[in-house]
Amino acid sequence: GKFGPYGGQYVPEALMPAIEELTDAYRRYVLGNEDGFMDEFRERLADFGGRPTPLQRADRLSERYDREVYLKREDLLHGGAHKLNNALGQVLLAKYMGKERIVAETGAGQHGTATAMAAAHLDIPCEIYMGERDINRQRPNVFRMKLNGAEVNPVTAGRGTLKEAISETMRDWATTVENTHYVIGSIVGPHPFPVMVRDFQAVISEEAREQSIEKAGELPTDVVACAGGGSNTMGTFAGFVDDEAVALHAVEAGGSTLEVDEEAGVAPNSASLYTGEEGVLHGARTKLLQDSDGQIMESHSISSGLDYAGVGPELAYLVDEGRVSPVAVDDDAALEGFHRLSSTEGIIPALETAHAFGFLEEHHEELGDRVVVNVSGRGDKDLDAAIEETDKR
Ligand SMILES: Cc1ncc(COP(=O)(O)O)c(/C=N/[C@H](C(=O)O)[C@@H](O)C(C)C)c1O
Repeated sequence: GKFGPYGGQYVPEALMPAIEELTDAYRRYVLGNEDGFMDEFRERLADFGGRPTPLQRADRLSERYDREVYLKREDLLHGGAHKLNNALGQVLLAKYMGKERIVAETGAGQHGTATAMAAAHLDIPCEIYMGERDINRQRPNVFRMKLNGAEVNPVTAGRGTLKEAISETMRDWATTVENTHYVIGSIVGPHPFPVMVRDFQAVISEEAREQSIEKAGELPTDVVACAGGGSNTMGTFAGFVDDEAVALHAVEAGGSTLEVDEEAGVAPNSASLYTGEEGVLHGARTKLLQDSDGQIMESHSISSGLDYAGVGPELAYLVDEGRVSPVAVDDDAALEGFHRLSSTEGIIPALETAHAFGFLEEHHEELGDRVVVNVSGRGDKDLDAAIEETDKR
């Protein structure tokens, strides 16, 4: 469970039995396909989720940037984001482990919605922890979680965002490990969560690799994905990591600026890979936004899904190794990317996804002839925020 100095299992003793049980189940069912687990996972992802998602040529953006731009359409996955790949895998695994209850955290509400959908589909009770602040800025998703039969527990501690929601969910899990599985939303947390979530999301790049060879006749020169915790990022990169010729770009939230105000303990961005320091959060050693005393700083982003002070240990490692290049795109550029994809390609992206299109606008000259961009989610959940933010500017 180590990626160089990153990863590990920095959890309280009370959680170790659950972590060991999960590591055993991961090895048997995900790596070993025991009882045909992975076959059932893939069949349900196809029939319930609607996989495979298209790799679609973006004609307007290809013209604008004078190179082939392909969109991996995870926004077309059932629920409107890549989150279902991981949520379905983990809820199915919980069933194979004989668990009777599901808990999960969410920030943007996409992961919470995907978990609620998967729990309804597989008939298992589900409770979602969500920060008060995020409940207020992602209302449509809160309604969807309840419609899918999940209970939504508001988290009022701290700033009421993702960080507190994850801590609250881990506290619940520590006392309910016997009958409960914690469906974590990204490639974060103690081993085996980061590798398991990456393995469930890797279907994105397995398909994109094949589709790129089919449509473009060869591998892409560049693969681009936004990065919050890093699950859609590593899912889009996993199948290309061994192809050294394929450049991998992780686009983080540059927020309002990259300048950090140490005094206030507030980072006006969520660029953990770009400006973070090594530290431990939510059970894993990784790169974090922290002040000089090592206190985790409050992050910021126009998008809830990227508003997280940490990042997956695997991504931190690949950045240190020089295999993944981290880029920060600020709120303004993300908002422009949101409007550009909507008006030129007829696809309204999630504000998280929009950061990847802000990157393309600013850096396309540095890229090669064939660029694959992951459209991690659709923007229905963000319409109010996008309109408000646009009116402000
Ligand atoms: C449409 C969309 N795109 C990208 C992300 C970033 O999460 P990663 O893919 O795990 O980096 C997200 C993250 N959403 C999570 C959520 O909905 O709860 C997020 O807030 C946390 C789990 C990180 C998202 O919704």
